[in-house]
Amino acid sequence: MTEKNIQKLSVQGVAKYYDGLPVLERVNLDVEKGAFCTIVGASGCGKSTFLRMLLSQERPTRGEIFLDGIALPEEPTPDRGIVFQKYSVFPHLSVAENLILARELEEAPLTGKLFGSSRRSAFSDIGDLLEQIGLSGAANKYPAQLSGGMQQRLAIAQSLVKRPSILLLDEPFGALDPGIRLDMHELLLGLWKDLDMTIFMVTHDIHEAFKLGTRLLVFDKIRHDPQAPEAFGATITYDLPLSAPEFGAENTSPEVIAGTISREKQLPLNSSKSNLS
Ligand SMILES: Nc1ncnc2c1ncn2[C@@H]1O[C@H](COP(=O)(O)OP(=O)(O)OP(=O)(O)O)[C@@H](O)[C@H]1O
Repeated sequence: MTEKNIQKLSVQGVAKYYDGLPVLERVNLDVEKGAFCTIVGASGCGKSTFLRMLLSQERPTRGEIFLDGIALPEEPTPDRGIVFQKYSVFPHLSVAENLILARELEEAPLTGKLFGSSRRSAFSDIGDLLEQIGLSGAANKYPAQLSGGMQQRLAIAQSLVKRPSILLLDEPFGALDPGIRLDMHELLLGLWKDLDMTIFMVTHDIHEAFKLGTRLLVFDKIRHDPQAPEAFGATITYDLPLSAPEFGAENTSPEVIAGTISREKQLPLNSSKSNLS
């Protein structure tokens, strides 16, 4: 086994407070390279905050997160990509231009633009990615000319330009129609296998979580004070290996898990985020 294969993400005793109030507390987790962790939990319980800490966009208030035994850097680095629910692409740039932008900013920090052979080389280098993501026929189109699904494909492609080993997805398909979602599931599973990534994906759709994940993480509060609902943070209350069929399947169906989450705001089985709020 090579060193790359044993890459592990370790979350140790992490808590996150905002304005003195806990959002997350006592979060402990070890994830092997190549896992596909789906994350569910009631609205506002800290799932996005958890992803932002994995990205180093936020620092834990307490505890530490390690990758291969080394504390995560204080800033986001190219080995971790992220995709949000809302398309994060630049509307004034074509698909191909969106995808070479990071390289342009890196190689030409003053102008933010490559010219001549450097530009041609940058376009040529994203050819495979465009193919993989199913956008090679749309390289010269602008985001406004793309469907929602294609815009989200572009957002995913953007997150993959730097070939991250960890991909963070925050409700990436929440705004898409059910049929398009199914296409995106196929796309994502293919990319996960081909690119050998570890994935953390927040979803409000419990069936999506069960379908895609090799491991399901449920965030919820274990301590409640009815007089002070904000007194305690959420933690990981269930950590289920989904790819191990012998693991008490009758106790771990989507219905059972949805029923366990948050007494105030149950996770709907056929969900979209708007159902939760
Ligand atoms: N930068 C911030 N400053 C202050 N409070 C914040 C900040 N970011 C998040 N919060 C608060 O932390 C809590 C958790 O937010 P977060 O977005 O992580 O929850 P979530 O589980 O992802 O919610 P949702 O499912 O609705 O997207 C919320 O109460 C939110 O208002």
